[in-house]
Amino acid sequence: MIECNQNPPLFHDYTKLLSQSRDQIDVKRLMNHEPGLEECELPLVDLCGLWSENEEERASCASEICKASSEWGFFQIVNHGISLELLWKMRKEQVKLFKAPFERKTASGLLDNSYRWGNQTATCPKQLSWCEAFHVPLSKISDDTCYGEFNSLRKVMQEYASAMQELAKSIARVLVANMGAQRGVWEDRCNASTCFMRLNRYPPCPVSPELFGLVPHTDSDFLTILHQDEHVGGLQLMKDSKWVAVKPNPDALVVNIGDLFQAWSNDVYKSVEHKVMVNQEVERHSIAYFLCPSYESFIGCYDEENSIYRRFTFGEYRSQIQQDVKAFGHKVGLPRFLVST
Ligand SMILES: C=C1C[C@]23C[C@@]1(O)CC[C@H]2[C@@]12CC[C@H](O)[C@@](C)(C(=O)O1)[C@H]2[C@@H]3C(=O)O
Ligand SMILES: O=C(O)CCC(=O)C(=O)O
Ligand SMILES: [Fe+2]
Repeated sequence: MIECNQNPPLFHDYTKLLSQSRDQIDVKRLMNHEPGLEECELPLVDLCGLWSENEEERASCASEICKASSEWGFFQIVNHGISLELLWKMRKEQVKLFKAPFERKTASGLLDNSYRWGNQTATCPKQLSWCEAFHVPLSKISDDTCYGEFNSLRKVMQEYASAMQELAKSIARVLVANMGAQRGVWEDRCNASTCFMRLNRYPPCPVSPELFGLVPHTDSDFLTILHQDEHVGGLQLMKDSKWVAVKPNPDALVVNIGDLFQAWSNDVYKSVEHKVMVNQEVERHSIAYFLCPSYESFIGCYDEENSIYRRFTFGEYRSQIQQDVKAFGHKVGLPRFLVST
């Protein structure tokens, strides 16, 4: 059983919420819990092709990226250029950070006060996330005051963010070029200070195996690069209207398309719903790098005249999400911005 002083708000609040609602609802149905859940291997893209001198190899790799982005919204990449040493160093720092006492994580400005425990706005089990996270704006990571006693985190965090920035932009360039759009105009919108990094920890969950580690959602960015736990699975995504479990691949990073690329590409690339299920015995860690533009950036569409979404800024999009989460307990996302509504 989880110690209350180890995970204070969740254990108490979630157990209460769950016991109150068990009598009234069918929890299994709410959680989309499927006993015969399929495990899938995501399309695997070897990025060697992207860095190749050979034009045909580059074109073939680009085509795999674009195909996966429109058919799955998800793919995994190997030979991505991020050293195993950097991935390992970052994971080590992440584990150390989460081991800090709860009070230390919530207070005193650690990583720009970006610590979150689950979701406080949850009013029913399907809104619960059994997860703690630092959702860090990268504009703050060179700030000394962010780190306190976690001195060694600063250097690794900066190295990791800048490596991910380069990788994310290389993939974004492929997706942009494939739509016949100009690279320069778009590139200026995302830079080292407009993106976010989310350090996730999913503690073992003794309450129920049917709870979410992270509730079903789409990401609100252009694209995400995820370093998921090498061995502990839990990530699931929607494929052909069914939840499928993603098999962890220790050699690969996972890439997924976010809402902004879906809007920009007029639904050619898919921002696919995904979620994380809890594990009753073991903890799980992951790190997500979100490629985001500045809040003033208009997202628009590569084909302005035929856009199915109205023009909106990233700031507008984020604040609509926050309003919806407050009002309904969940994000509505792109449907809010359809021209026809
Ligand atoms: C309760 C919520 C917070 C969240 C939007 C949501 O409705 C569901 C998932 C959350 C998430 C997870 C991924 C990203 O970190 C995030 C920014 C997003 O787009 O969806 C967060 C949202 C948030 O923290 O505001
Ligand atoms: O932990 C994972 O595997 C997924 C995390 C995620 O979806 C997110 O942080 O947006
Ligand atoms: Fe996500």
